[in-house]
Amino acid sequence: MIVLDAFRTARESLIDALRITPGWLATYSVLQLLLAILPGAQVVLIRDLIDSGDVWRPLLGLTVVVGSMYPLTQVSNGVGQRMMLRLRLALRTELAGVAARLSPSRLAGPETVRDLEASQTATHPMSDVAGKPVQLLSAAATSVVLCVAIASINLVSGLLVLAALAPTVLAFTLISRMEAKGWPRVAEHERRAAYATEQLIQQRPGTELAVLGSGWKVAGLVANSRASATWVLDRMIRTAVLYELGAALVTVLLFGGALIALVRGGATGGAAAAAVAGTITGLNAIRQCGYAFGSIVTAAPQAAIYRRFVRSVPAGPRRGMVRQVDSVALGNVTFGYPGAAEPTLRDVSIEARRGELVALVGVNGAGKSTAINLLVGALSPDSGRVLIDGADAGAMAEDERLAHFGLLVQEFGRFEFTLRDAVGLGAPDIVTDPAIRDALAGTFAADLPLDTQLGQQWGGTGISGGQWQRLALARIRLRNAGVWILDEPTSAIDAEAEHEIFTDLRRTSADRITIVVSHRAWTLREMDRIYVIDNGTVAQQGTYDDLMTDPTTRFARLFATQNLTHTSRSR
Ligand SMILES: Nc1ncnc2c1ncn2[C@@H]1O[C@H](COP(=O)(O)OP(=O)(O)OP(=O)(O)O)[C@@H](O)[C@H]1O
Repeated sequence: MIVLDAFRTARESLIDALRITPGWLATYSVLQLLLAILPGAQVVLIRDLIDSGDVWRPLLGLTVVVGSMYPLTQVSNGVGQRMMLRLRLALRTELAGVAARLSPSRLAGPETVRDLEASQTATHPMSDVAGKPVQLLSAAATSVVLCVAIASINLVSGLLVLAALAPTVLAFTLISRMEAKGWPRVAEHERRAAYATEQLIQQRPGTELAVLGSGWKVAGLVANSRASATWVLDRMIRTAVLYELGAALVTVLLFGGALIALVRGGATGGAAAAAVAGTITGLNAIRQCGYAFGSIVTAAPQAAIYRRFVRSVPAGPRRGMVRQVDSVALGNVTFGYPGAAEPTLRDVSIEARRGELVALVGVNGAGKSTAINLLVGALSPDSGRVLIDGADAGAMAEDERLAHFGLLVQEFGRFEFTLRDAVGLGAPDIVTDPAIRDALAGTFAADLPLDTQLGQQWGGTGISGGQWQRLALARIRLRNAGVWILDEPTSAIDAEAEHEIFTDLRRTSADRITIVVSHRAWTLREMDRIYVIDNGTVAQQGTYDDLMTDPTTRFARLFATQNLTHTSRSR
């Protein structure tokens, strides 16, 4: 199984190298082929030099052989490195392209992030393998050529030299099998350490930790994860050293046997000297062969993760937008997160029609974001239906379904690109500058050049939390899909700007469906319908005034304080 996986990895890595860097692969193969022939030639030439009467010809040959070994090895190493680097960069670029095509439902699964990170890590061993199949063939060819050269002197010796390949290959197979189990554990500890380190160095969490003075606790978590990784690594290294040592001892015995067989076979002094020189080179070739084989076997499980992941994501960019949607609805939807004891939503029905502004309200954790994710298709209901224009959204392809929505999530992205690129992300197609300007109208960025770089870490403009949220809203404006879903769209925005935004939403709402999650009472006055989600169900629905009439209801209790504050302020 391991050997089969190794062969598959070797074949696929050769195909990758051929696709991405054919010139370097060809050069590398030629150099490796030359290097494979030289040790055998050396054996024959040494024997001739000592045993035949002709000195000059073998001496000249040996000068060429020995003289070219060093530069050929150097150049070949350089070319191998270059090939590796090219392949690594290409694989990482390919992976970014694949990540860009992941759907929200796929991203909602915890295994996706794990697979993506494992694939990213896999690019390293996969690119390391780039030249290894060639190296393996070259080392094997070296051994065969040596075997033939030595066998021409003494058959048993030649066969023993060839047999000496076996212990190393076996040891590396065992080591790789052990590493295939150990590496995922190391990678998991390393992932945790990397995550904790990011919290220390990224601006927002880093600053929060620095202000709290608690960074040392996170550093402790980093140290613990690394200590666990080191423990696994140490064990792997100890075992690997033992296997290698064992293999080396058996190899030495086999080579010793080859030399004894030579002497007992009555070889001449020249032949014996030639065979000794050959075995020294042979040992080196065998080490290389084992190393190349080991790298391929080690990379095989990781390469399999990478390829499985890459192949599991559909090809081609997503396009298209539905600008006019008449209605969307959740019909008697029940949904529970995997492993949760209780469903998060039970028998929930919500509807929004074109021209309406609809709000979802409820305490933290009530299930508002879950309802939104069910609507856009990032989650699938356990029972009930999601309807778009009366049709079952569950039957639509995910791309087709997403084309109906512009979704502003709570944790909106702070994309530190140029202003043009950051806002242009609102639509999947190429967008024009005037369209971007329109989307930015009325915001702080209305008059900024579109080339403005955002984010101080790139030498660009620093932007406040509320300003980032306005850019996120501008993306939704630019997108202008048939259904706008805004999950707390003004949570970081000042009261004055919030007022402008909601007035603008009302003014422009005629041709679309607008669904808003809001915790602010006054913004709800504008709504055509409010759904109060409580304890996983729709507890109430109606307009603001409807819901406020009975002060004992959930809604009135939720917003009574805010209402008082707002009324007293407006007086
Ligand atoms: N990925 C998840 N896996 C398991 N449980 C989840 C997941 N996401 C949310 N939950 C749980 O589902 C419940 C509803 O969460 P949801 O995010 O929908 O609430 P919300 O009403 O949007 O809250 P908030 O006002 O804080 O945004 C919560 O109890 C939460 O713990």
